[in-house]
Amino acid sequence: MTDWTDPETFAQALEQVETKEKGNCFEDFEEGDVIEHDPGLTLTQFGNESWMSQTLNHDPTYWRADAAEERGFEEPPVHPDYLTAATLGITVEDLSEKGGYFLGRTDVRFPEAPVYTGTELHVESEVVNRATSSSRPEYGIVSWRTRGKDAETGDVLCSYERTNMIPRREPVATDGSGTTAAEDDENDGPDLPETFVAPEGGYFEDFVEALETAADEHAAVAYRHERGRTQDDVTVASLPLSTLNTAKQHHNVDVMSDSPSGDIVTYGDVTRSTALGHARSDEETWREVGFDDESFHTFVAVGDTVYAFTRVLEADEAASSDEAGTVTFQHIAFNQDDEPVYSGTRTAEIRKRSN
Ligand SMILES: C/C(=C\C(=O)O)C(=O)SCCNC(=O)CCNC(=O)[C@H](O)C(C)(C)COP(=O)(O)OP(=O)(O)OC[C@H]1O[C@@H](n2cnc3c(N)ncnc32)[C@H](O)[C@@H]1OP(=O)(O)O
Repeated sequence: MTDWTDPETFAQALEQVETKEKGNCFEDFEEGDVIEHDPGLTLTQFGNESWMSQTLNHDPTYWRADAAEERGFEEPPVHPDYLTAATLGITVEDLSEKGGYFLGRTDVRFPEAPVYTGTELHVESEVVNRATSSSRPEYGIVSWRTRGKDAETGDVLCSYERTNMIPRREPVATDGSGTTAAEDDENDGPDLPETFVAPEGGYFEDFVEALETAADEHAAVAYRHERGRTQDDVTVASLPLSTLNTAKQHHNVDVMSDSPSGDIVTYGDVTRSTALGHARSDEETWREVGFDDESFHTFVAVGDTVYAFTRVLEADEAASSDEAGTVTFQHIAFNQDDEPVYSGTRTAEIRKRSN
């Protein structure tokens, strides 16, 4: 009788059997398709605290009952980064488990009302665009509008539009005309101001004052944050799996050793949340309003260190509360070699000093 566990026999069997595949290819998406993602997720205190602790988001509002109460919350709420990561994590099985690259995300928005732990998240996505990649014929580019809802009330808790490169079943011929931004910009030298201003403190008034000083001096308000977070097994593999993100990029070293990165890579939402954690540690965050033009420029892997750089773009008195004003930032996450790995524009309400 054949022993199926004999290594030679088993190798032959493995080669001949069909693989029950996971995920969808580019051809499986049609514009207008709405996908209800099956995995649900209850936003737990454990999940929230694991995410925040490991990404250095240590704002007491999200940790301490008294600090939460002082902000008018019933209890420490779910952090918007964990909510965003969980909303995206649930979608991976249907949208991007086949692999490919997370190119970017925009129009990330949160409602004013806080979200509390114990809320069950239900997520759906609509295919909003499909395009040919002229630089990579083995991929197509797909964009989805995703909404994370409270399963009980149907209220939208987090929404965004995300774009990925998705493997095709059959590569297509392209004209190969794709040019990179770097090539387009080849002839333009850097156009940086001569002077950089950093705000004195982290209150709204500090950002306003820094912008006024910068305007007088033809300078920019831009600075770096001291903290860094070296990526380890927890940040690379555990955090994405805690959001049910099944992308092999984060937990299958075997498959990834044969990929362009050669290794498992950090979930984009971990990279970004870590950089934001560094930035928030130098400001008095009141509320996250949204994020736009988010891009992931290159891989982050175990052993890489994530740092953050901030530009302050605008400050506006108007906010959802008299206690805060609205500030628009550009945050750039970078690694130990000073290479940008993430960038995005963030609109956040920042506490006013006078209150
Ligand atoms: C959740 C998750 C995965 C998942 O989801 O399951 C993850 O966390 S995974 C980890 C985080 N992630 C990464 O680790 C990626 C790091 N990154 C890179 O490794 C490089 O960035 C690159 C290889 C992806 C690209 O490198 P690059 O080839 O030099 O870049 P580009 O030429 O700029 O882009 C190529 C083509 O994408 C078009 N394009 C770019 N951006 C957008 C956009 N926003 N919207 C619409 N189209 C866009 C571009 O228009 C060009 O199109 P064409 O192919 O037609 O020219």
